Amino acid sequence: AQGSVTASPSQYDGEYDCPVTVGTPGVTLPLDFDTGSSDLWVFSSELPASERSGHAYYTSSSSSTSKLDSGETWDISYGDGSGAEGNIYIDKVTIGGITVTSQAVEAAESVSSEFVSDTSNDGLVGFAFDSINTASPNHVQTWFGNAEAQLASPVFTANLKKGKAGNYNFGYIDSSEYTGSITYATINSANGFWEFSASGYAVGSGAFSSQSIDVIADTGTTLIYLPAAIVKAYYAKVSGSSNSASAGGYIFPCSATLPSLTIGIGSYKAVVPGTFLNYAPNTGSTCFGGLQSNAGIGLSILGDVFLKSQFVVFNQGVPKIGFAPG
Ligand SMILES: N#Cc1c(N)n[nH]c1N1CCCC1
Repeated sequence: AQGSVTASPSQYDGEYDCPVTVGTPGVTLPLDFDTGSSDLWVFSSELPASERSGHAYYTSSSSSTSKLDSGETWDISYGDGSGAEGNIYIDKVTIGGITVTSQAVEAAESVSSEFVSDTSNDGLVGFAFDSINTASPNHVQTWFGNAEAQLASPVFTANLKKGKAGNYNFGYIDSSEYTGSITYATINSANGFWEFSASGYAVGSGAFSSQSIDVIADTGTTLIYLPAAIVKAYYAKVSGSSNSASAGGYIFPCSATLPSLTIGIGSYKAVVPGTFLNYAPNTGSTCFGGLQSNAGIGLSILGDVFLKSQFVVFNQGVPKIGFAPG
């Protein structure tokens, strides 16, 4: 089998949401696809009505194929301070025409305010490794982990775009979605992430600095977070830029012309256009950068600002990750 699903950007490409059908009869919910976490959870009828407002949700009792996963609970906290928790049902989940008949569906009984106010999604699908799934006392498998048996190849690809719909494909690599050749890096999944070593960086037309940068590829994070020294070197080339405590990161005059950012993957030079690095308006005539320091995060993240400039192959079989110009 193989499948494909449309990925729709929220405002400012903050996240990319995809339609996922759960249960029988199916309820279709826009879920945030997140390669930085490993829980599939949904807004549910078990939430207080106040926390469901503005959202569609899953009602297990209305699904003839739903079965309580007795004794199992889940409780997830994300790096941005948001979180959710609840209980678990086994039910049918279809994405892009591929159906997993016994998927652990984590039903929310409580969600943090960030999720209540983010009405562009009604939950998440985690595409990282099972080791960081939060279900307890037993881990549950990700949807992709369960779907792999049906796929010709244990891969999914991300073809995210700036300001317009892209897509995720499952089980195949569509050569019409990229140019040139795909360059792969080995994945170290010990921390549960799509983690690998980038080979260096360059700012605009400047010299490429060869250095190993430990990064994760995370579709659930909006921006790019790199070591402070690299970020400082980038904004040194942006006149009027400053690292603003009040804004929470680097800002610059919206009229600035931003240099591109090149990230090395082996010998491949992945280029993020300067226009992608003017993320969104801040206050007044200042704008907020799509590249920020990883200080306080503990790791570097290639989030959507980077990923939407590339075609990305996530191969869970090896595991390895591949990049080509999108
Ligand atoms: N913070 C954070 C984060 C991350 N690193 N990957 N996915 C995240 N979220 C998914 C929904 C909210 C935050």
